[in-house]
Amino acid sequence: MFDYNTKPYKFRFQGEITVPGDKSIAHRAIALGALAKGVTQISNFTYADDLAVTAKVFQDLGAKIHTEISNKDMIIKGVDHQLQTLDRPLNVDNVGTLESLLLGVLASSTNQYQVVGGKYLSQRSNERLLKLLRGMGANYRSTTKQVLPMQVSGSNDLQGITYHQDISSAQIKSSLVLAGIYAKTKTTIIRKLPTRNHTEVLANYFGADVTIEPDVIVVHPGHDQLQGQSLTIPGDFSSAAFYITGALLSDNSQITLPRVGLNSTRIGLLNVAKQMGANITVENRSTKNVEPYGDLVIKSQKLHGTTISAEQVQSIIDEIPLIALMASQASGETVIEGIHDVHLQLSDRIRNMRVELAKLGIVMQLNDDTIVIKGQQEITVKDDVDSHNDHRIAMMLCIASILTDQPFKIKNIEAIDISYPGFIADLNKVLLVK
Ligand SMILES: O=C(O)C1=C[C@@H](OP(=O)(O)O)[C@@H](O)[C@H](O)C1
Ligand SMILES: C=C(OP(=O)(O)O)C(=O)O
Repeated sequence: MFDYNTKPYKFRFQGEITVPGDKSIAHRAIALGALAKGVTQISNFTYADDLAVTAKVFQDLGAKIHTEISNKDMIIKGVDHQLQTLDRPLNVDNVGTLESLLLGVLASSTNQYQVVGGKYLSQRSNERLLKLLRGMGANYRSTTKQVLPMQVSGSNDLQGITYHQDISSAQIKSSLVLAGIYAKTKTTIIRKLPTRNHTEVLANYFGADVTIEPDVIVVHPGHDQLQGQSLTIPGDFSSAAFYITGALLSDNSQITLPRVGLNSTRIGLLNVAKQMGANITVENRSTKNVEPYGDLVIKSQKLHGTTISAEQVQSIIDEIPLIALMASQASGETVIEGIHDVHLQLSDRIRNMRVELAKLGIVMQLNDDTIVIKGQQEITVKDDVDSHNDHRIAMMLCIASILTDQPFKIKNIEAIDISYPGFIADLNKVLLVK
C-alpha cells in the first residue's frame, strides 16, 4: 500500500543501533506465559505486528496481557492451562509461527475452537504437523489440504509420540513440545538437522521438563504446572542481520549492535560471513534469563564466495535474502544447498527475492535444491521493486538501496512492521552519505 523512495546516494554505516527484541523468542514467551500460573514479565518486548497477533490470540484464550509499548514491557497473567472458550474464531492472520504454536497448545484443551488465518496460511499445508498431533490424540477438521480455517478439539488424555524428523522445522518441533508438556507419556523428537531451540529452552525455564540433547529432545510427562517467570528478551539476530550485511558490504563502515541474541541455532549468517572472509567481533558475551547475547562490532570487509551446506540452512532460514545479496557482491561464486527442505512460505520468499533482485540487476540460478549466485554483480536498477508483503524482503531491498546511487521505489514497504517497526528511522540514524 505504501511506497518508499530510496535515495540517489551510496551510504556507509557509522554508529550504534539497538535492534528490537527477538520475535521468535517473544512468540514463545507469550504462549508459555499465557499457559502458566501467575504473572510473567517480559522486558525488551517489541510490539511488532506479528507479536500483536499472538498477544491477541492468547488474550482471546483468557490470558490478561498488558503492554507498556514505550518501556518495551509486557505483563501476562496466565490461565494455568484453563483456556477460555470462545464464540468467534481465533485469528492467526499470516503468522506462521503462531499457527504452529497454537495448534500444539490447543491439542490439550477439550474446548472446541475454530482457527482462521490470512491468505498465506490459508494455503500452507499443515499435513505433517496435524498427522503428528492427531497421533497424540487431538482432533483437527479441515479441508483435504489441511489448511486454515480449521476446527480443533483437543484431548485431556494426550499420549506422547516418537517423531523422527522428516523435515527440519522449528515450528513443527515447537508445536509438539507444547502439546507434549500436557501429554500423559513422553514425547521424543529425533532430530534431522538442528533448528532453533527457543521453545524447549524456555519451556524448561517455565517449569517443564524437556531433555535437550544434540540429536534428541524428550518432553517428560508430569511437569505441566508451568509457573510465570520474568525474562529479558535479547536483540533479534534476524533484525541485526540487516545491519551486519549492510556494514560488511559498504566501504568504510563500522557499526556496533549491543545485546544481540547469539543462540547458536540462529547465528548462521555470522558463520557464513566468516566463511566468506569476514572478521566480526563479539564483545560482552552474557546469558541472562536463559538466552545468550553479546555486542557485535562489524566493519566493512572484502568477501569471497562460499558453499553453504544443507546442515547450515536452518540457521540462516530467515536470512537467505541477505545472504544472496552478500554473495552477489562478493568475489567468486556462492552455492546455498538444501533449500528443498523449507516450508511453502519460505519457498515463496526465495522465489520472490529472486524476482525482486533481478529488477536491481542481480541474478541467481534457482535449482530444485540449490541457489547459485555469481559474485561481483553490479547493482543496475531496471524497475521498481515490491516487498510481496514479506518484511525480510522489504528490509533486504532497503540494504541493497544503500549500495547504489540509482534510486528506486520499494512497494508495500509497510511489511517491515511485521517484525521491525521503526527500521527505516533506525537505519537512517547510522547512515552517512558517501
Ligand atoms: O519457530 C520459529 O520461530 C520460526 C521457524 C522457522 O520456520 P520453520 O520452522 O518453518 O523452518 C522460521 O523460518 C520462522 O521465521 C520462525
Ligand atoms: C517467516 C517468518 O515468520 P513466520 O513463519 O512466523 O510467519 C519470519 O519471521 O521471517
